[in-house]
Amino acid sequence: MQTRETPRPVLSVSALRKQYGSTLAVDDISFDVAPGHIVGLLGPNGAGKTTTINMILGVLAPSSGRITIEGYDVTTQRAQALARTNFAAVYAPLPGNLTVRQNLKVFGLIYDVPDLDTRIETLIERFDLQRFRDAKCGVLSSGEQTRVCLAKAMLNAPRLLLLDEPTASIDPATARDIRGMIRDIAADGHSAVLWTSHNMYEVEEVCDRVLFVSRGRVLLAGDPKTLPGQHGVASLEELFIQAANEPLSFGTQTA
Ligand SMILES: Nc1ncnc2c1ncn2[C@@H]1O[C@H](COP(=O)(O)OP(=O)(O)OP(=O)(O)O)[C@@H](O)[C@H]1O
Repeated sequence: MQTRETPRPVLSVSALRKQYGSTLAVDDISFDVAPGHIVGLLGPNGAGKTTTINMILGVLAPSSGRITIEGYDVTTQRAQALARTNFAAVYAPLPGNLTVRQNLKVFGLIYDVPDLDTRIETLIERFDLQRFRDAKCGVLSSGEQTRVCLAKAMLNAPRLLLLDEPTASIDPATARDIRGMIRDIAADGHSAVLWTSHNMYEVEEVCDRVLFVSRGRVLLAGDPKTLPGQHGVASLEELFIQAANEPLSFGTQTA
C-alpha cells in the first residue's frame, strides 16, 4: 500500500500579530497552506484579512510572529521569499495607460523572468488574452482586467499566489471562468493559493479549506463543504453570519 506524505507547506504563518495603537488588527494567527491547495481567508469587514495578506507580502511588518514561504523568512530572507510569491487584487489594477503586453513585459522585467517573451505568449494564451494583447489595460472590462492581473501574477510561476477578492465586481459567468482558471493554477500542484472572498458560494466551490477570521483571530477552520454541518447549520453563509454576530460562542482555533 502506498502512503502519501504530507507535502511541506509553501506558506507557514506562525503566531502572527499586528497592532495599530490600541487596535489589534491581527491577534495570534497561525496557519499553513500546502502546494496544490486553495485556502480561503474569510471574515467580516475589518477582521484582519488584508492586514494578514500585506504582512505575507512583506508590505507591512508584523508586530510579532513569523511568516515563511518555502522555508524562507519574509522578514529576514525577504528577497528569496518574495521571489516565490505573487499577488492579484481588484484594488491593485495594472497601469491603465500600458497595453496588456507592455504591462506583462514591465512586470516580467521587474521579476527577472527568464525567456520573458515566450512566457508572456504562454500566459496570453492561457488566460485567453489574445484579442487584447495590444489594448490598453485601462479600457478593458473588469473581467478582462482580472485575467490580465492573473497573467501578471503567474509571470514568475509563484509557489504562493495571494488573491484578495479576485472575483469582486465580476459578472457570474465571467467569475465562474476565472474560478476555473484559479483552480487550474492550483491543480498542477506547484502553487499554493490563499484567497479572500465575501462570496460564500464561490468559497465552497473553490477552497479546500477555509479560515474564518474575526477581530484578528481564527474562529473556525476546516473544509467548507463539511464545516456548516459540524456546527449544525445548513450553509457556509449561515455559519459566517452566526460567527460574525456571535464570535465569542465559537472560541478561538489553531488552524
Ligand atoms: N494603517 C492602519 N492604521 C490603523 N488601523 C488600521 C490600519 N489598517 C487597518 N487597520 C484596522 O485594522 C483592522 C483590520 O483591517 P483589515 O483591512 O485587515 O480588515 P479586512 O478583514 O481586510 O476588512 P475588509 O473585508 O473590509 O477588507 C480594522 O479594524 C482596521 O480599521
